[in-house]
Amino acid sequence: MMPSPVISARDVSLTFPTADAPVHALKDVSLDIGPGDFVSFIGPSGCGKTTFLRCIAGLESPTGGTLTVNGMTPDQARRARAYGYVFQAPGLYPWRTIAGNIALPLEIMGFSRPDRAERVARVLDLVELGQFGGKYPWQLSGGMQQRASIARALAFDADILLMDEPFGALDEIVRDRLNEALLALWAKTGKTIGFVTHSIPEAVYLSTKIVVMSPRPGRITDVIDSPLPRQRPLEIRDSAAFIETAHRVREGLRAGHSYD
Ligand SMILES: Nc1ncnc2c1ncn2[C@@H]1O[C@H](COP(=O)(O)OP(=O)(O)OP(=O)(O)O)[C@@H](O)[C@H]1O
Repeated sequence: MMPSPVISARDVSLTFPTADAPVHALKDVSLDIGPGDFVSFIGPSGCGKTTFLRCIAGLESPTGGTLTVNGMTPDQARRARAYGYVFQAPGLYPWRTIAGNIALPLEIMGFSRPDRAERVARVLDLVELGQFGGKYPWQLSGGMQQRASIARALAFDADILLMDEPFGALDEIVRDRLNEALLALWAKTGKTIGFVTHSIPEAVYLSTKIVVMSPRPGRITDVIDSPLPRQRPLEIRDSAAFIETAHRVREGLRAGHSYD
């Protein structure tokens, strides 16, 4: 029997009312995400990737269809702290150390001081920043800052990690390293990950499932279950299975007339 999905969307639609014409950001999006899946959402700007992630997070409300997260409404799941959220920009406070930034949500949630210290140390180790807790954000490279923001999202042990183009602003070499590190972290923690990206190689390298979307209105044009094993050295990108999967993603994007 298939395990019950962690995230389940049925015919989810979202129309934003605007001053001129309504914007149909999502239309009839149906998708199941299982425990431990790594799901990437790929598509051109404006196809509703961020909107869908925000719906899962309970930060945006669908205008049609149903969406459950851990069997709850997204709003209930948000209040139960079902997920950590990583934004495109690290968003670290410059006047707080890295450890202080990671501890901030824990302080707000009322974790005790010793519990906070233990959690901060553990997640700093997970993202290999163990030596940098006492530094300030501006003393770290962009890639390190983004790792710190991932640590912050992991600190309260949610089973779901939602990531909105977390590596989009980084150069390719740093991005490669962070992709490898993210896969290692995913293997170690078994989290369910929803990941927005514009990059075909990134989506194929990271995901167990790739969701290809098209714009106006945002729809799913293809869902690809990755043929790649879970263990993925960077060299896997030269394999036939990788290249074939990347080709299928590209075809899916074309079918949505995304880049034509
Ligand atoms: N609050 C809002 N009010 C009106 N329109 C919105 C709102 N938020 C998003 N949109 C529109 O909904 C559509 C989907 O936006 P969304 O940000 O989800 O796309 P995206 O695929 O994540 O794009 P990008 O890759 O550029 O981040 C876009 O046309 C956007 O302009």
